[in-house]
Amino acid sequence: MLSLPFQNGKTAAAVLSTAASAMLIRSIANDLLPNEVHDYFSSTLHNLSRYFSSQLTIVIDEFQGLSVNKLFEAADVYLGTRMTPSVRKIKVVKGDEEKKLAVTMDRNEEIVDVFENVRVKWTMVCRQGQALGRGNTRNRGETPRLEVRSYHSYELSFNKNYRDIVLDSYLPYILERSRAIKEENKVVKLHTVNYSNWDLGSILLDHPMTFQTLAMDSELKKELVEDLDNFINGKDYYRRIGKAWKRGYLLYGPPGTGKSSLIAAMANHLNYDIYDLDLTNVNSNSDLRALLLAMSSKSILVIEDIDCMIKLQNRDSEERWQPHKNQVTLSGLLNFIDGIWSCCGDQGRIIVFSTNHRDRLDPALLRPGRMDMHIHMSYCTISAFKQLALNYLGVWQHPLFDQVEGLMGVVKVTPAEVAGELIKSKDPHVSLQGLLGFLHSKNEAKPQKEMEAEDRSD
Ligand SMILES: Nc1ncnc2c1ncn2[C@@H]1O[C@H](COP(=O)(O)OP(=O)(O)OP(=O)(O)O)[C@@H](O)[C@H]1O
Ligand SMILES: [Mg+2]
Repeated sequence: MLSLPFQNGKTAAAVLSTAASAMLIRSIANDLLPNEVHDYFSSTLHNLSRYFSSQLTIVIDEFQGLSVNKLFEAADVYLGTRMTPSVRKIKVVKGDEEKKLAVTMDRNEEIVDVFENVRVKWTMVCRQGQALGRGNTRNRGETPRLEVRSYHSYELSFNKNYRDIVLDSYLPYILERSRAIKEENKVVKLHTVNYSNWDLGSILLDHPMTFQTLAMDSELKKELVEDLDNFINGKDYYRRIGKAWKRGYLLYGPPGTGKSSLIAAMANHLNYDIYDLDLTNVNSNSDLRALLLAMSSKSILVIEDIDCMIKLQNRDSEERWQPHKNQVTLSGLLNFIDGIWSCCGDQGRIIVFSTNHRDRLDPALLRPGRMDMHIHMSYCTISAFKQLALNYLGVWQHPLFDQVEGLMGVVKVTPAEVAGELIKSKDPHVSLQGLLGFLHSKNEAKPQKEMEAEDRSD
């Protein structure tokens, strides 16, 4: 038995657990021993060090064959939120699809994470290896070739005893967390349809309207937000009761009362994309089916101004979507959409119809149960006015409010009109005087008929 001298008198076996010492022993053995003895010595040493090591390392490669390893992707997203001060180099990227910057660790950096009291260490490494060329696969028709290229891997090390916790709980937790992080970071898109080739074009929806700034009856707003929250959290509920996971909202009210603004607030609240469908351009079942199937999973299908789109001549054939222009009932359309959506059970779908004239709609659509919630966007109320004054002027109260409220009781004015006046000056007094002038002139211009009707009702 060979005992190698160490500074503090320990033998080689006593320091096997540290990798640095093992390397030192190997280099001394290299110099002192004949080849065979050296080989024997180093393989025994290697086995011993493996035997004594309490660590297990999981390697998570960037690619699996030609596809991206989902676990690698998830780790990338998750670790971006776990950066510690010990990390010296990070990478930052910003994609079109994300709201925030995405942070990832650079190669050879380490992050220590703790999960259910288990301490794990993540290291990002860069390797070279033979792999199928991914670049080629994008050009259809070319066969992928084996090529040498570098790729990234995460190495996840931890105490062997915790193997089950890491594999069964920690890694699934990372997959789930990364999904949630991506969801929060997703930008809302507005999709429009190019009807000539049925391409779904999309632009980022950068509409600033939120439920905080939307002026509408506060009770109704609260009820709607709760309804939306219940809906998005209701996947299991819908499954249990055997209903397709979908919800329909009918928004009605005069022009300028905030119907389109409300749709933007809904999309921003839910982080759902909007698909804006112009029914006058849809000519066949298969067109509509293709569009519905191409919609991304978390999305709102919007059909605005439905009363203008469809002439209600064909009430008999309510049960089917009729592809002949202007011969369709809305509830027939709804049935058609329901049929297609009912096979996509794990995706929450929302449909919103808007109209200026609820009274002109197909009565079948207005029956209970067809659209889940009917939302009336009304002329400006006092509470809506106060919300607008807060948005535009930053004031909750003002001496001129009483006069505004008095006039609003007798003049029908839309939130859009009020907003149009309030935006004219940042000075609350000037702005409110302007609004009062506007309300007075509107009152004076009231049509005779309307005044007579008011007199009769008094
Ligand atoms: N309830 C509201 N809260 C805040 N702003 C509003 C509201 N209603 C209207 N506005 C303002 O007026 C503008 C026009 O409103 P919007 O397009 O949402 O009305 P609409 O009901 O969809 O009208 P239309 O029936 O003509 O489509 C909005 O961009 C917004 O600035
Ligand atoms: Mg609108």
